[in-house]
Amino acid sequence: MDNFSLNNGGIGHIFDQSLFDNIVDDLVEHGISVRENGVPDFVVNALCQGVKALPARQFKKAGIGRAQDYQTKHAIRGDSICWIEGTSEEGATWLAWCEALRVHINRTLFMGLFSFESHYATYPPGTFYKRHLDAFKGQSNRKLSIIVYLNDDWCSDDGGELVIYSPNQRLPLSRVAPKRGTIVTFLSDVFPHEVLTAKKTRHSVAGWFSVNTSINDNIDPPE
Ligand SMILES: O=C(O)CCC(=O)C(=O)O
Ligand SMILES: [Fe+2]
Repeated sequence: MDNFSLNNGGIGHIFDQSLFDNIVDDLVEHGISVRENGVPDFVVNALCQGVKALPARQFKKAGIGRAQDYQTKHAIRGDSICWIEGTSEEGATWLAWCEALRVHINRTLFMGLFSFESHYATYPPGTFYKRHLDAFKGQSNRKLSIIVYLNDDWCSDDGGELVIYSPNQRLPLSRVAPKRGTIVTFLSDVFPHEVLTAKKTRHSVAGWFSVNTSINDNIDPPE
């Protein structure tokens, strides 16, 4: 198959298909993909510039559902987030790359991914995100989670690793340092995961591909 060429928002980059193939192969084999330098430089650079360009007031304390009060939220996750709408050139570059990945995954894995949402996340020193699932079967349309890290010179003393657990929650399957250019992709409703306490400011982008509700209803008959 040819490499993708998207002219989305005037970007006109050719996307290297081998990076997408690596992710798809990992997902088929493990349901999880962890790839260092798995994102092209022009995409990571755009995201890093995008974070720098955003005024701090655009970042809001992340919530975890409607019912919890601030204290409960803070005990679960301490990051601040800013949704990426694609209005900046940097955001548009990122969304175009994710769109090409979405199309590729649908062509190869027939996942029926329909939409994508993503945000920048900043974890100040001392913050974490306790173990959670990104989606619960039958309750959410999120199917595939994707995280890209934006941190130069991250070393083992800096903490902040992502730990992904086996579906029965007992076994840590993967421990990922949030180093610039590393991309993690996994099935949203299968793998519990957590962010360990970061010792210094940790920047990332988290995103989710979702299926369309009506398609989902048709494909998944009620149990
Ligand atoms: O930043 C990470 O490593 C994971 C973030 C996460 O799990 C989430 O935002 O749902
Ligand atoms: Fe998560």
